[in-house]
Amino acid sequence: MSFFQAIQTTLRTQQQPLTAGLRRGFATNIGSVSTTAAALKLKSGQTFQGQSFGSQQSTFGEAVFTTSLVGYPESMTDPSYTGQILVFTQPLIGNYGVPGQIQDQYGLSKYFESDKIQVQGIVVNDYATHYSHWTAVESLGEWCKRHDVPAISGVDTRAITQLLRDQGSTLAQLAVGDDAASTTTTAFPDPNTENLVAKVSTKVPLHYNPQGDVKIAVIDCGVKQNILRCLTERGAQVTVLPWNYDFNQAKDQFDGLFISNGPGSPSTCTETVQHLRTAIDHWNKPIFGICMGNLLLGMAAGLDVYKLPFGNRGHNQPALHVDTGLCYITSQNHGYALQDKVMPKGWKKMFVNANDGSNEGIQHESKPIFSVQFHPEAKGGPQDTEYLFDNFLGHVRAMKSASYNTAADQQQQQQHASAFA
Ligand SMILES: NC(=O)CC[C@H](N)C(=O)O
Repeated sequence: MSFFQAIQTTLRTQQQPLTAGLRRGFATNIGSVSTTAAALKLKSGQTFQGQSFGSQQSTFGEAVFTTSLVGYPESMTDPSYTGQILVFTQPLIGNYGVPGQIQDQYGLSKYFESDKIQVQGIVVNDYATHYSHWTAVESLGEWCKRHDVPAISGVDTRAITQLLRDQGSTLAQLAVGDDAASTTTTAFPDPNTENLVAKVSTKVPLHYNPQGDVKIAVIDCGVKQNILRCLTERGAQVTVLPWNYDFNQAKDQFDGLFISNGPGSPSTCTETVQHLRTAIDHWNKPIFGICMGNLLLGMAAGLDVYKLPFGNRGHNQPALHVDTGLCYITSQNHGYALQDKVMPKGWKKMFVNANDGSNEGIQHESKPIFSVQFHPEAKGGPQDTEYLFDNFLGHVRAMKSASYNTAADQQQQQQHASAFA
C-alpha cells in the first residue's frame, strides 16, 4: 500500500460525523464511508479491488463507461442503462449529492429520468463523501443503499476504461463483502439476451398535459422523463403506451408518433419494428424517434443493426448534420448503431458521428419521419439539438391544420353541392 493509499484508508476508516451546512441554503454533508470491501470483476479475467459505498448486495451486468462530467443522478435513473454497470471516467463523483424526487407541473420527475436507479451498479475512482448542493437531500452512497444498488470506489477507472475501450464493453460482477475476496469462478449473465425493454416499459397507458393542442403517442421502450417534458412544455398532449402496443390501430386518435430510448438490444423489439413498418407506409403523420427509437425505425426501414465495440456514452459526442454540415455537441448513451453504408430507397442519413463515423440519425426523403441516435432532450448534457422537438411538433401542427382544412373544405364543398342538388 502506498503512502497516499495508507493516508486515504486511515481517513476513510475514521467515521466522520454529519455536519451542519457550510453555506446557508445549501445541503451539505460530511458522511461516513463504509470500509466494506468491493471488487469489479470482469469476465475477461481482470479484477479491481476497492471499497463499497452502496448496497451490500453483489450484482452482475455489462460494464460500460461514460465520459460525462456531471449528471450522475440523471444517468443512473435513465432506463436505457438497465442491465449495465456504469463506470464514470470523471474521477470525482458524488460531490453535489442527490436531489429529492420532486414533480414538475406536468407530474414528471424534475431531477430524475425515472422513478428509481436503473443501473445495476456504479464504479467511481474517488467518491466524494462531502457533498454540497441546494437541491441535495442525501449522499450518493445513501441513495444507492436505499435503492439496493452496489457502488465501488477507490479503483483505477482510467485503467478500467482503457480495458473496456480495447476489449469492448465486458460482462462483469460488482462483488461486495465476501464475494469481493472470493476466487470462485462465476457465470456472467448477459443482460442483452433478455427483453429489457419489456421490463422497463409502462404496462398501462399514461396521460400527460390533457390541455395540449396536439396528441402525441409515445411508444415507451424506457422513456426518459425529460423527453416527455420536451413534448409537454411545447404544448403537446402525451399518451405513453407500452412498447408492443399496436399504435396503427389507434392512429386516428393521435396527430404524431414518438418512439423512445430504451435498454438492451433492439433485436428483442421485433413487435415494435413490425408496427413501425406498417406506420411508415400508412400512418401519414409525423414520426420521431430517439436512440432506441432510431434503431427500431432504421430496422423498420430495412437497415441492419450492429454492436459498437464500447458504445458512445457521454455528453460531448459530435454529430454532423449531413445536409448543412453543422456539427452539434450531443448527449449520448448507446451500444448499438445502424449500419448505414447503403440507405434503403426513400431514406437518407440525417446525422453522422464526427468521431467514429457511426450513424446518428435517419430521415425519410418525402415524409416527416426522422430519428436520431443521440439525446436531444439531454438531461444531462448539452441542449443544442432540442430544436428537433420544435421541428417534430412543427410538422405535427402543420399536418394537423392541413388535414383539418382539407376536411373542413370537403365538408363545405359537400354542403355547397347539396344546397344546389
Ligand atoms: N439510449 C438508448 O435508447 C440506447 C439504445 C440501445 N439500448 C443501445 O444501447 O444502443
